[in-house]
Amino acid sequence: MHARTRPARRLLTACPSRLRRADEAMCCLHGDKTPEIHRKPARRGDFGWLISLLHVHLPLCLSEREIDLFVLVESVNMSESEKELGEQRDSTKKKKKKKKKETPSGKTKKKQQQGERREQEVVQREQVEEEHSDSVVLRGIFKLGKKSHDVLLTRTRLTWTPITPETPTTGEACPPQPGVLLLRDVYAVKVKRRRSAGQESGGAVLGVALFCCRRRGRRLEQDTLQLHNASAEHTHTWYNTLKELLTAFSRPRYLKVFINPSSYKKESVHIYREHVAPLFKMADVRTDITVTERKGHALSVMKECKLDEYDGVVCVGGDGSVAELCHALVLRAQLDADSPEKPVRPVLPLGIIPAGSTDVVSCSVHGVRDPVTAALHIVLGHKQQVDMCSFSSLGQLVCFGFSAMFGFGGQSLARAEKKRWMPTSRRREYALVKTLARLRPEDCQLSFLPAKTSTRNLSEHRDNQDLDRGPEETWTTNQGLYLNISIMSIPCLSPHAPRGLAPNTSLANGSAALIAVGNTSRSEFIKHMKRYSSSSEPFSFSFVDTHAVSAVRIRPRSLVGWTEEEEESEEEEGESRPTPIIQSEGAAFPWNIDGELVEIANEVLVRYDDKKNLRNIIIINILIDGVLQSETGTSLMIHLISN
Ligand SMILES: Nc1ncnc2c1ncn2[C@@H]1O[C@H](COP(=O)(O)OP(=O)(O)OP(=O)(O)O)[C@@H](O)[C@H]1O
Repeated sequence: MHARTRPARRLLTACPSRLRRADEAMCCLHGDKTPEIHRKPARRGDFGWLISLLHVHLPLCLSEREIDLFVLVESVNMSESEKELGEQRDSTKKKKKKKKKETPSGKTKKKQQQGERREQEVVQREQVEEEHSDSVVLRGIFKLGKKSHDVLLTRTRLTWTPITPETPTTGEACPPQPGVLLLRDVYAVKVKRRRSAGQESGGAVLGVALFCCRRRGRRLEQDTLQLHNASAEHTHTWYNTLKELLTAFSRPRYLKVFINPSSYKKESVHIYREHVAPLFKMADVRTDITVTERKGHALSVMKECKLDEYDGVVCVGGDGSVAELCHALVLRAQLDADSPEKPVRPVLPLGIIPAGSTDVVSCSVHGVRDPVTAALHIVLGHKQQVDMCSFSSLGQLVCFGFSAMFGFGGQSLARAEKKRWMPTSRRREYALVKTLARLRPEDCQLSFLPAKTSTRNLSEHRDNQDLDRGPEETWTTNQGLYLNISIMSIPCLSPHAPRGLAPNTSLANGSAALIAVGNTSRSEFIKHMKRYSSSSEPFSFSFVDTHAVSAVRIRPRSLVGWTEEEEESEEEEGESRPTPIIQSEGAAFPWNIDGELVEIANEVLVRYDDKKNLRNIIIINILIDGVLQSETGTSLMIHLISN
């Protein structure tokens, strides 16, 4: 294979029919009049079709924009907020009971309302007292802003109420609402001192500062609560107690950090220095930093380093770097456990600081693409289980990852990778348009094991369908033409696909989403893809099947893999070229695995009339055993096999 150097436009103009198709694809993308072009059905022996089929590709913009880790966020927060909700519900029930008992009957409505309000206030105060009286660790007076407050500290929260002088009217007025800060949101506590410019130590004590996170939707922001009290003794008592209480939370103290300086706009180092390092310093988290020098550097460091020294690993980069580190963590766990085949749960969690172009994993896990949110999740010790896949070929492990695309997804990425010299956005647009212009379905056998849990839209696929009933597992097999096949163990959210590329799967549900896009017209395919970025349902097309799966096997029926030489010869000779018999030694099918191009080589000498000798198979297995930081988590394996 070799990269062509001709400019994209020249390539497209090389053949008028190709230019027409590119323009049609562009029209569809930009919402202009959509030309209807239907593909001819696959014919055996039509090698020209086969060649162009291999040039089909997937929306790079989608595949690349798609996305544990020290993460999550969602389940941690959800379970906690559910608890809080439960508590609120209980207290509301209590309130209602008390109200029923205490409200006197036969009074006027106004008096009743006043009485009820007072009772509510009493209940609220009692509730706050109740919640904290048992476990009050400290109580004191601090100034918050300019007002003095009565501050209560329990093992889980800090509560402050303004101290207001009693007046005859205060009974009628609404009492001040207490402020609350949960200690689980506090990542650092410091003594505040008055220092003159240039003074580095000492200084008069002013009080205690608590550094915490504030939630704004899915985003976490830094916040500070200042408790002012000039008494050094009082302040130190509070400081020491707060420090001790914070040690009860399981948080990292020493992290191995990998920074990929070449990610996207080469801003990773800057992002780390500006947004992450200060937070780590504030939270007293020590770091051991490696700035990667090449692809595979992080993996080789991870294979050698002493993991028991660290509390976690942090990746500053894009999806490719995340995938490399996830792969390294799972591989290392397997090596350490001397378990070459069965995935073993890694000892360390992985923190992801997004610095790539799409950051699908970070978006899926954090809900937003924000380095500060990610860093706060790390220092606060939030953890999330995430399903992972293993991809293997010929029974050999290729890599571990979160998502894989075959067909349009793999081909578009392969096409874009060959134009690395182009700026990122131009390269993507070029690959997308060119692949759409050559949209061809892949003829393959798709087998999958439905997940034991719920499946969605298990519509019958056209063509042949048969069931291989093994002793324990029931494989569903479809033979047909597919424009794209995606397998995703996470929802793959990104700014370009806000609901995700696989909205029906979650981070750790023990299954993967299989999205099989059958053969259709270009305009329908583009319509389907465009729905990922809108609020419309992208799967409500007859040619799209979605399944919750635990294993997938894909066998392309093509004789040859996708090679640059073949593409070039297609360009030169046009599509009407007669089908040659090709020996495809070294040819490979491009797969898009977590935004990285993985080409699976065919090791068999192939002849056109000996189709059965060449097969590529992908199997995804889900092991209900947990891969990342979880007692009950799940892991997902994909084996990519060719024979
Ligand atoms: N110093 C380096 N030079 C070149 N490549 C590197 C270097 N360090 C790491 N890599 C590799 O670069 C690949 C891409 O990195 P990454 O995904 O972080 O960036 P990106 O492709 O710009 O981001 P995204 O995947 O979000 O588009 C990874 O496979 C990683 O192993």
